Amino acid sequence: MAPVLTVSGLGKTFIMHLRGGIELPVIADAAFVLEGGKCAVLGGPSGAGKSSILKMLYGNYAVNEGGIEILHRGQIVDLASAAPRTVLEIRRETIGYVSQFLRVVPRVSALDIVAEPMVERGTDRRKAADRAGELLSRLNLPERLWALPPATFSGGEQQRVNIARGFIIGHPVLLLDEPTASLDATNRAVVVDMIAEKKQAGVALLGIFHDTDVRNAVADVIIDVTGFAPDKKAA
Ligand SMILES: Nc1ncnc2c1ncn2[C@@H]1O[C@H](COP(=O)(O)OP(=O)(O)OP(=O)(O)O)[C@@H](O)[C@H]1O
Repeated sequence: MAPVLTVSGLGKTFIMHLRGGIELPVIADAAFVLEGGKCAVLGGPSGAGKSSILKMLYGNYAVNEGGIEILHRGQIVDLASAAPRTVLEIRRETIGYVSQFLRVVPRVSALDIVAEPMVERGTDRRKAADRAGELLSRLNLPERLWALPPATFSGGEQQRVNIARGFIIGHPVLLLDEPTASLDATNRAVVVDMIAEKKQAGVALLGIFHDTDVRNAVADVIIDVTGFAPDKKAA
């Protein structure tokens, strides 16, 4: 099967403008592919650059070198050089992202935060709210919390709202940054099942999972980020 996303020659160097422009090379010449129906997992020690790769794939971090080719609206688009408007369109339709922490918006209820991506894509508000409720029930978020803004929720409750929001749309590519880090065993198992269903539906997933049990349960491929270390490439 043709890959859904192809990373080639990807490089990232942070420039610390407030520290006299010190350069911090983090990733060099990274290359891998994502395929539909498979979950790839980024491996490697803390600080190796796993989150930085996810953030480049979602367009949060600028790419210094290389390309990120993605199948979007039936065409191959290079995310690394795409215009901001195209990146936003790709996020709406093609790439979903569950970040480590929920970005809470004041006064917006948990249910609306989860439903929002569906509403943005034109689904009727009530239908989107029903689907959001189904996901929140499945993730065991008590119904009494649904109408409240998540600012005061526990870490695990906020993480479950974030997961429901990331999973509500059928994006063909889904990026997961430690989605189970704050969850108990019951909810970790729910997320493992939800990932398996995404695979069944043909979604290409890329995630970071520090929990070994979760990683073993979901991973089809491990991408070892230490192979993309800049000093290794220079040696
Ligand atoms: N915005 C940034 N500005 C400067 N340096 C950064 C930035 N983001 C990440 N880094 C640096 O890049 C390196 C890789 O960080 P990253 O968060 O990608 O690693 P990681 O493999 O995901 O680590 P962990 O497993 O601890 O989450 C680290 O040395 C970090 O300090």
